[in-house]
Amino acid sequence: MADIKVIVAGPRGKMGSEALRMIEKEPAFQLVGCIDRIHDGQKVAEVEGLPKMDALIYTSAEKALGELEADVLIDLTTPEHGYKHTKLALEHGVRPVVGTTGFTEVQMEEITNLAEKKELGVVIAPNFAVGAVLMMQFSKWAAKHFPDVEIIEKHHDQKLDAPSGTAVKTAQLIQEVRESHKQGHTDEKETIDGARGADVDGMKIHSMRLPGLIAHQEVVFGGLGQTLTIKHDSHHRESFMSGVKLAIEKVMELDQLVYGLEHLLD
Ligand SMILES: NC(=O)C1=CN([C@@H]2O[C@H](COP(=O)(O)OP(=O)(O)OC[C@H]3O[C@@H](n4cnc5c(N)ncnc54)[C@H](OP(=O)(O)O)[C@@H]3O)[C@@H](O)[C@H]2O)C=CC1
Ligand SMILES: O=C(O)C1=N[C@H](C(=O)O)C[C@H](O)C1
Repeated sequence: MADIKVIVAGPRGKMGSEALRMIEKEPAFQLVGCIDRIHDGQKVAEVEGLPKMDALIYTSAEKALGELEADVLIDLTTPEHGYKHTKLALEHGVRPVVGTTGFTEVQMEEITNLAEKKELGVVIAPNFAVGAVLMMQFSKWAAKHFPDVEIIEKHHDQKLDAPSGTAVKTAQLIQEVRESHKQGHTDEKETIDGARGADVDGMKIHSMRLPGLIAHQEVVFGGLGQTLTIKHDSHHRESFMSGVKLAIEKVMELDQLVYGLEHLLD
């Protein structure tokens, strides 16, 4: 199989730098360029802390996508820039693999329509860790039997979006099997705003941000005389890389948007 030519947006980031290390080790992938906010025209190898790779850095996403011959753009930046990069990539015939979280429903719909128009694959995966994907699937199953559920997600304190993309996706999967209903006491009142968390159809999401954390989620179900907790922890960002690798391979076979890694796993 010919090499898959990859551009990484966000190469100095916690996830982007981990993705570069994965690409460096993977013989079927070739890094052809990076999109960053700084270091225009420098080689990746010249940036402290990044792997010794020759690909050039561009600060203009338009220029990178216009000049480079690429198959896939991996975006690991911010919600605002990830959305712009994803649309630009599709306009240039490059398939996006998006780990960036925090897109709005309207943005998701726009990207879905653009991918369909261009007949190009896009993978948007709020969580690339296989364990987290299983946690979400198990939660959907459990919600059929335990409709009262609260999601507690815990992340490092540099995270921009809340709730996490994983918590949003978990709630969406649960919504598919759970009748919308208010949880807790009917007369419940918050004496401090936000005490009961965010509300999705009566289901609550609580977001914790602390130094020392990486990415963790508990989905707690309550029933008569029992609770069930489904929990996943990413202790290192290596946990996401087998999913990123799978998404790069599979996006080449797709001609539309896929939202969630579960659609790519056997
Ligand atoms: N799907 C998944 O499995 C996972 C998804 N994520 C998501 O991935 C995203 C990145 O997370 P993380 O690596 O922790 O964040 P970081 O803040 O560590 O990295 C983001 C990087 O993007 C860079 N950046 C910002 N704007 C631009 C731009 N316009 N062009 C190019 N690069 C830009 C930042 O540069 P600078 O620092 O100079 O601003 C930074 O280096 C988040 O949305 C997060 O939620 C995270 C983990 C797993
Ligand atoms: O920002 C992070 O770190 C993570 N973001 C993703 C999310 O929002 O769910 C995935 C993982 O939880 C790590």
